[in-house]
Amino acid sequence: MIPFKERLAQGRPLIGLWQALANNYTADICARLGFDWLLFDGEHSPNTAQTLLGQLQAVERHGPEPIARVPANDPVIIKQYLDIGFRTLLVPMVDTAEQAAAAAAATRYPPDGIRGVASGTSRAAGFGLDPGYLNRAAEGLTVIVQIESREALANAGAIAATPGVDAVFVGPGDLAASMDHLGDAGHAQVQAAARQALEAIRAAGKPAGIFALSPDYARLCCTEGYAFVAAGTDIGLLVKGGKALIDAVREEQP
Ligand SMILES: O=C(O)C(=O)C[C@H](O)[C@@H](O)CO
Repeated sequence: MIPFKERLAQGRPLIGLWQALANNYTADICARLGFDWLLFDGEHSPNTAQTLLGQLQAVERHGPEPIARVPANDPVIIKQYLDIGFRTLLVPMVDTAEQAAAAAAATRYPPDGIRGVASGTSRAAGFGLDPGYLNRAAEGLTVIVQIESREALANAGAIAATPGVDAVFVGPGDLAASMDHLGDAGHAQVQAAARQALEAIRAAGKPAGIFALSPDYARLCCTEGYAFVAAGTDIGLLVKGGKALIDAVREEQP
C-alpha cells in the first residue's frame, strides 16, 4: 500500500473513523466499512502497545491506513509504535516548531533522527527478515502532528513547515478548551480558528486534517480544503445506534 502521505497528495479528501474501543474485533469490522483510514487512539483510549498490535494485525490486510495516535510526543513511545508496524503516526499537543521537529526526529534513524534500532526483533522490519527496512523505513512513514491550542494556532505555519512533518491535524476539542470554550468545539470562534489553521497549514504546502463534529461538518470540511477528515468514532456509532434502537422500540410499545 502506498504511503499515507502520498495518498494525501492525490486530491480526494480521505475520510477516517476514530477507533476508541481498543478492540481487535470491532476494528476488524470498521476496517471493512470503506473508510480511507482508521485512527487508533493511544492518547484517550485504554490502549497499550500490545492492544494496538492486535488491532493493527486485525485491520492491516484491509484497505484503510492504520494511523496510531501516541499518548504524547515521546520518542520512546514513538519508537515502540513504529517497531510494532505502524507507519503513520499522529502526535498530539504539538505547540511549537521545535516540538514538531522533535516528533519528526523520533521517527527517523540516525543521522536524520534518534529512533533506536531493533531490526532483528522489530515487527516493522519483518523480525529481521527484511534487511532493507532500516534504510528505507523513512520512505513509508507519515508523520502527522496535532495543533490544538492557542499557542499551536499562532505557530501553525511554522509547525506545518517543519521538515519531517508530513501533515497537520486540527483538534477542535482541545483547541476549544484552550480558547476558553471548553466542551464547545462548534463555537464560532473555534470554527474560525480551525479555518485559520487550515489556511496556515496549506500555505506551508502541507495537507490539513480535522476531527469533524458531525457528518454534515465532515462534508463541509471536505469542501473547505481539508485533505483528511475524521467523520466520527466507533464509540459514537455504538452509542448513537444503541440509543436510536431502544428509543424506536420503546416508541412502538403499547
Ligand atoms: O481535540 C480534539 O478534538 C481531538 O484531538 C479529537 C479527540 O481527541 C477525539 O478523541 C474525539 O473526541
